[in-house]
Amino acid sequence: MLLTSDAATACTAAAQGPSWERARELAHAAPLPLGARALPLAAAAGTTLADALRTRDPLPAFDTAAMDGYAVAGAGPWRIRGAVRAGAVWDGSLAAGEAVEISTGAPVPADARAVLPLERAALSGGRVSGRTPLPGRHIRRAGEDAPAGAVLVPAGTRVGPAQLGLAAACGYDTLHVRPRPRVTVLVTGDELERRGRPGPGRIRDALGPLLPPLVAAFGGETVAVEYVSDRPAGLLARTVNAVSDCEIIVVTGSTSVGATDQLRGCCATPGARMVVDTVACRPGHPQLMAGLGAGRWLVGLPGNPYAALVAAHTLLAPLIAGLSGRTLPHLPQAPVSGDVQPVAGLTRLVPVAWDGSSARVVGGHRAAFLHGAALGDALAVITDGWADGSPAPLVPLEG
Ligand SMILES: Nc1nc2c(c(=O)[nH]1)N[C@H]1C(S)=C(S)[C@@H](COP(=O)(O)OP(=O)(O)OC[C@H]3O[C@@H](n4cnc5c(N)ncnc54)[C@H](O)[C@@H]3O)O[C@H]1N2
Ligand code: MOO
Repeated sequence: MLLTSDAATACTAAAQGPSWERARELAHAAPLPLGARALPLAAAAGTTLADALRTRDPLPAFDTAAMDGYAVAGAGPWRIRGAVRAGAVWDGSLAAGEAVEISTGAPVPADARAVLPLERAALSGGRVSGRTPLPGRHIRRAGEDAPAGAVLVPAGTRVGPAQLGLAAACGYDTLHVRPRPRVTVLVTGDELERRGRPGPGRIRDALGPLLPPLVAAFGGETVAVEYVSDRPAGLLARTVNAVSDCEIIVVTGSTSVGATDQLRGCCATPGARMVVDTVACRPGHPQLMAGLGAGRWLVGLPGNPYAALVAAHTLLAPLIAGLSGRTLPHLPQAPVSGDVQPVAGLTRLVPVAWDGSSARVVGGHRAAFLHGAALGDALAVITDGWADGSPAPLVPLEG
C-alpha cells in the first residue's frame, strides 16, 4: 500500500478518536429510531417492539383445569354429571357431591371447588371417589398470570420466539414494531478471493461470510453483499451513492490511508456528517461512522478481519440498536485473567472464554486473525487500570 507523507501525518493525527465507550454511545445516539409499523406475527421475528405488549384480557381468561381429572363440588364421593374437554364450555351447574370429568385446559365450572387428578380418583358405577382436594387445587384462576391491560413486555424489546408466543397468547395477530434496519455490505480489496485456496499474493475474503450473520445477531438484515474494486478512484463513492433501499451501508477495508483506501472520500459529499472518525481502541482504530443524509448511514470497518469484528461490535451494533429503538446494550462484567498489556489511553478488545462468572483470555487475536474470536464467548474490554484477574466489561460475541 503506497503512502504519501501527508497521508501518514494525517493518519497519526486521526489515530486517536473518541474512547471506545464514547464511540458506542455516539453511534447509538446518532440515528432516530425507524418508523413503527404493524406486522403480522409471522413477519415480526427479529424486529423491536414500538409499543409495550399489554394483555387484552386477563390471563388465563377463565378458570382453567391444570390437570386431567374431575372438577368436583363439595366433599366426595361425587356423582359424575358429564365431561368437559379443552375448547368447550360445560354450561351446567354442579351441586355438592357432583363432578364433571375435565381435561387439562378446559374451563372449570363455576361451582367446582377443585380438580381431583385422574391418578388420585377411583371410579365405580358413575361415581368417583378420592381424598377431597383443597379448595382451588389444580385450578389456574382467571387473571392469576396477569390482569387485563397489564404491561407484559416494554417497548424497545427485541421480538423473539417468547415474545411472539406471548403476543399470540394475548390475542394479537399483528405487532406494532420497528423493522430490522437493512444493511448493504460492500467488500473492498482487489486481493480477495471468494472461493477456494488463494494463490500467491491473494487471500480469502473473510468478511463476506462473517458479516450477514453478525448483522442478524445485532438485529439487522443484510440485503446484499457486493464486491467493489479498489480502482478506479471514486468507484467506492459512486457505489455507496447508488445503494438504495437500506439504512446502513457497511464498507469493509479502505479505512486506512493508502493509495487505494477511498472510504473517507465517501464522507466528504454534501449532506454527509462524520459521527465517529477513528476510535481509541486496538484493534480496529481506523473504523468510522457517518450520516450520509436521507436516513442512510455509513459504517467503515477495517479490512483486517478481527479488527473488523471488533469495529462491528463498536459502531454497527449500537447503530442498529439506535435505529431499532433499543437501548445501548448493557455490558456485563466479570473478572478477566490472562496475559494482556493494557495500553494507556486506549481500549484493548481481546477474546475471552467466559463461563458466566469469570473470563479467561484466549490467544490468537492479532488484527488479521479470527482464531481467538472463533474460540471465545465474549470480547473483554481492557482499559488502563486493568490488571490480571480484575473485572472488565464483556461484549458477548453472539451479538
Ligand atoms: N500507514 C498506515 N497504514 C495502516 C494503518 C495506519 O494507521 N497507518 N493502520 C493499519 C490498521 S490498524 C489497519 S486495521 C488497516 C486497515 O486497513 P484498511 O481498512 O484500509 O483495509 P485494507 O488495507 O484493504 O486491508 C487491511 C488488511 O486486511 C486484509 N483484508 C481486507 N479485506 C479483507 C477481507 N474481506 N477478508 C480478509 N482480509 C481482508 C487485507 O488483505 C490487508 O491485509 O490498515 C493498516 N495500515
Ligand atoms: O487497529 Mo487495526 O484495526 O490493528 O487492525
